[in-house]
Amino acid sequence: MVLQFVKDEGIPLGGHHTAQVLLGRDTRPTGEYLLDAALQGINAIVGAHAIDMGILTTPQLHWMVWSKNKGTKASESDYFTQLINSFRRMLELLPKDKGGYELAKKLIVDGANGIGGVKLEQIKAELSGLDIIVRNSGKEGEGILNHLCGADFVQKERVTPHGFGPEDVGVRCASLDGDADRLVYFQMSSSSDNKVDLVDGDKILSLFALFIREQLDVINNNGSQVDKSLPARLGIVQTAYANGASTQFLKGLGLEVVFTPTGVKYLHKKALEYDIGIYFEANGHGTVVFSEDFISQLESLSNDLSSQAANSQYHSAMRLMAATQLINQAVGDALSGLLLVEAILQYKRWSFQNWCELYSDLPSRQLKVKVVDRSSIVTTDAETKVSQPSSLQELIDKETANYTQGRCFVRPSGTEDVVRVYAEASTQVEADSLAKSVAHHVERLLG
Ligand SMILES: CC(=O)N[C@H]1[C@@H](OP(=O)(O)O)O[C@H](CO)[C@@H](O)[C@@H]1O
Repeated sequence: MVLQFVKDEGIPLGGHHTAQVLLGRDTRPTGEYLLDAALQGINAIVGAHAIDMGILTTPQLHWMVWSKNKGTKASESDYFTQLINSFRRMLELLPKDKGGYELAKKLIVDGANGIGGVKLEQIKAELSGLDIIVRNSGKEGEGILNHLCGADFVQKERVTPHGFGPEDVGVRCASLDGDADRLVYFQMSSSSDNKVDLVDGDKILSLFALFIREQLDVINNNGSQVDKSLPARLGIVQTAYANGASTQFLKGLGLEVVFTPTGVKYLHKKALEYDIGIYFEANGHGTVVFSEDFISQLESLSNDLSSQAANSQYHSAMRLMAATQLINQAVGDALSGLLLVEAILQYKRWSFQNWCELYSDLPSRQLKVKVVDRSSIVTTDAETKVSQPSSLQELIDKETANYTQGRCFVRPSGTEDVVRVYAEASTQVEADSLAKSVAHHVERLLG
């Protein structure tokens, strides 16, 4: 495994090398002990030097490593400065003449009692144009990490997290997960129950894709005063868990949509193959990556156009530039993702409801099945088909054919000792029934 990693990353072996290893930890008491063990272990390796970067969100640490490797500033205050400044820049670039809906400034954020809420509290006063209230903020005694709160809870249960109630009906809300690498949005539409309208990773991806495509279209099809263009291969990367309605929506826009196996390491790698790669898992983990070549073309285009500041191409180029600064290109980051969402909603003059109604999710159901050996299931085609045991795929196909808009796949989880079953169909009853009958086949064959 180590040798493969060395090969994949092009790390030269032999000779004398030095390496800095950046370490971060979360708020749990075990963090201190684990940090100490890691420091001792790393510093025992000749040439390796461990640096404790403090209590951080996971994406902050990724950003620091990414920045160090690029030779740019990499401290926590540099991270905050970049977020705050690029968000301000996005707002300065809002079209002045659009009229219509004005996005409410109030945004309530569920911090999942983790580190994301703590960090958001630190910078919220500097985020112009937003009035952020953090709940489940991670303060001592407020609650347990991810318990009845957080992005995973809200996405799976589709109900309000702990600490939200009828007084929040109609207010735009966001939910981070404990280490702030996942983001979903939600809104309560009625005070009679705690159900929410959910915007998951697929819809965040769709919003980002629409925004980026719009800027590219302005730059490239301007019919224009200035004959400049920015050729860009834009790729959308999803997994089999992406709701079928989102894929259809994105393909309907003429976008190139590709699939990888579950896990952001696969999505991120695929996205890097494009000039602009946008990837998200439905659970809210994702980001946008831009190739170095694209960024340098964008920079030179912006410079060429800078003498014509009233030009719409110039504004679109500057917006794209600000977005490359705002989004964390190292990894999915709930804080930077949230600020990009907020800037784009303001740009489009969309309410939460407008965004939510972009398309309607197909009803879906996920089930877990305990089997003797989950590795006996082998999948292919980005985990959408079972290759072994082959009889299982035949059974899945047969069941799926009985349902309108039916889609179903099974795969062994990479993080739990279970087989996951996912089913989609035109009604919830049908999705439940498809998932249940396929789960039954899995149990019978492998249980
Ligand atoms: C269906 C689902 O949500 N799967 C999750 C889960 O992976 P599994 O391999 O399905 O256990 O954990 C991964 C790591 O957090 C996350 O990337 C992925 O999306």
